[in-house]
Amino acid sequence: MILGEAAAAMIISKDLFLLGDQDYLRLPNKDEKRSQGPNMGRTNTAPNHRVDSTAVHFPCLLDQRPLPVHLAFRGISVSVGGRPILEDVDGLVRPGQVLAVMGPSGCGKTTLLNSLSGRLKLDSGQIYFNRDPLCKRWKRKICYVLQQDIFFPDLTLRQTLEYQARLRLSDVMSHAQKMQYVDHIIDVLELNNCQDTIIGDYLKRGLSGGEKKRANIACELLTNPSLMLLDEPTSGLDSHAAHSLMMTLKRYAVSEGKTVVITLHQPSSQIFHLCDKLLLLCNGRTAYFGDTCKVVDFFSSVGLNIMPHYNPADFILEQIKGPQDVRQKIILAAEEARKNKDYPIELRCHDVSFITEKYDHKILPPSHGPYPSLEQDALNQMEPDVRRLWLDTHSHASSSVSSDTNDADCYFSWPTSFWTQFKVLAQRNFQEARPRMLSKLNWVQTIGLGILAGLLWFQLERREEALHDIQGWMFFSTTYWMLFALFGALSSFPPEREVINKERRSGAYRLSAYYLAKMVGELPLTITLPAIYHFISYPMLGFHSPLVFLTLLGFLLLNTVVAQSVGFFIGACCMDMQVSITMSALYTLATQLFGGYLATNIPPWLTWMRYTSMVHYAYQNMQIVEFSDGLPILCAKKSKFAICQMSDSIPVTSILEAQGTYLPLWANTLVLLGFLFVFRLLGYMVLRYFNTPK
Ligand SMILES: Nc1ncnc2c1ncn2[C@@H]1O[C@H](COP(=O)(O)OP(=O)(O)OP(=O)(O)O)[C@@H](O)[C@H]1O
Repeated sequence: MILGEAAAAMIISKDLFLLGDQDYLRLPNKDEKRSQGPNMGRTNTAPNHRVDSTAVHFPCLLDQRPLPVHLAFRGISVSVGGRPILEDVDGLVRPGQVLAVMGPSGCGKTTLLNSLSGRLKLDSGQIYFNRDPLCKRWKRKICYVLQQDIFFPDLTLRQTLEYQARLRLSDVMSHAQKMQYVDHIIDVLELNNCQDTIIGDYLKRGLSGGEKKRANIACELLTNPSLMLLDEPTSGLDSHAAHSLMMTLKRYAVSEGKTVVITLHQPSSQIFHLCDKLLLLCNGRTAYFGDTCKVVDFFSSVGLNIMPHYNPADFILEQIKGPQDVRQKIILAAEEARKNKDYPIELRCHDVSFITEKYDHKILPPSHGPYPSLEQDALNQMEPDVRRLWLDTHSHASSSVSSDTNDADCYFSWPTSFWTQFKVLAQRNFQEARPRMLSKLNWVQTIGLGILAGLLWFQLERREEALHDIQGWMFFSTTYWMLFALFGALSSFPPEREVINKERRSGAYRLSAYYLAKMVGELPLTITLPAIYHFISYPMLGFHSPLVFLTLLGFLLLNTVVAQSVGFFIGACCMDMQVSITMSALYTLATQLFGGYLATNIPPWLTWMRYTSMVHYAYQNMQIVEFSDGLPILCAKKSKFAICQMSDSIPVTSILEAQGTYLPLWANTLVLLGFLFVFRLLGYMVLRYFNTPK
């Protein structure tokens, strides 16, 4: 069998796999691992179970066998905003094969991958996975490697892969098995040397461009997909790196029976010949579909001859970028070729799933169908291994699938439980956010500001003359940490959203698990710096009641967490950073103005505004605690408080009434908790229902 021979010929490096038609995945046993050097075998290895020839050699993956996929798509037409992007595009690729989608920039390559992955709605056409239409069950078996490499820059490659494995591999597998699988993927993609390097970004040096591309592919391979869609994985790589990456992909496809669809821009002739099938697009229409090795003959048949020693990829791209009449000639020839008897039978039948369904279940004798002779012919003309895939009832969970099957008919479940997702995401969030939130700069800023505030308001006396200064420290502390938390949440959200959207699109976890994990994972980081500030500055003020100290700290932290919720909400709402900064600046400035310190004589028609100010509630609570539980504030000789005519000290009620409002401690706290709950809930709703990943 061709596939078997090719597989045997291309034994993957390090002899990790037993090759054969369906001998897809086998982990190295203990001895093999040990002999493979220091980077290997970080985790306990599972015994090497050999099961029957059709089973996966990875016991924990038995429930999600990587079914080989025979992908056929026919008559695909897609338009975006009323503009046709793809028109009547066909293609077909078998397990172990690589289908290259080529064409000039803007011809619709990415659009085709988006359609095949189910992210874009088709105007017309069908996509068959073996004989099933594309549905959620199959979507889980697709990996889509995007053109952009989207990662958390501060995590190392290994950490990134480990988190992905823990999130996306089934709970049936133990932690050790998941880690073992990470080792396996690192080996396959030859990433051993850089596994402990951070991913990096334009500010921090990390993985090289080629390593990042491999890392991107590795993340997707972790799900053990049947079909791999890769959007220009070689772009930005030098010719050696591009060739090496393509070789790795090709070997992997062959050895593990993966079906690969890849878009390429300007491949070298070596890369070009690694692809088994070629789909050439010209302005969204098929300019050629067939074996890669036959494309030059096809062009010769329309009078376009390649010069000797010329890269065929360059040649065909030049032709379809040529004059209008040449392009038209090529497209017409491609249309003619579809009627040819060499054209794959699966792409010629009207409804192949219907035909095979009847054939398989013998509902009707083939002669009673609408295309009786074609039904028999179709199956007879298929190559034996393709026919087996189409008729293999095991690969069709919903056995009565017809072309109008909708997603609800297909089985869908998350790879891991809510608890696993929450645990892993909280841990990842903590690890990813720590360098950002507790950066050296933030430590210096916090300690510096704590000392400065302490020195500025050093050892304040408990007298009416110092009252404004005591309130100044409280107001400054609440507003500073409000701004810090709100803008911190705001600035971190857009880059994080990219990663989350990518992972949500691939169905890695529930949004609710992510959202809750983010709240919990970042909580210790959010409260660390305000607590340090408080520990430094408050004792310097000269107040020594431990109870007051701790209660004030509690309200400062509550205020910080509330502000962070507002930041999450605005970040979730606004895709445009400029808009979100403007909105946040407006809100924070308004909340300061109506906080009760800067302006006490607010016009009556504007007083309602102070109830929208979170600083107002936090500031009030801090005053209530400080002035009722701390040492009394002694009246000045010429006091502005009427109560001083009867008393030596000023009670808290008088201080607050002078500001125009007075709510009890519990009411302020309740409102702050309300802010916290409502903004977090609104942030979730926006992500869940409005800004969903496209
Ligand atoms: N959301 C969209 N709205 C409007 N036009 C779009 C949208 N998405 C894609 N297009 C248009 O569809 C055409 C095909 O885009 P696509 O990204 O599929 O091309 P491509 O072949 O992958 O290009 P490249 O090789 O440059 O990545 C382009 O002209 C593009 O402008």
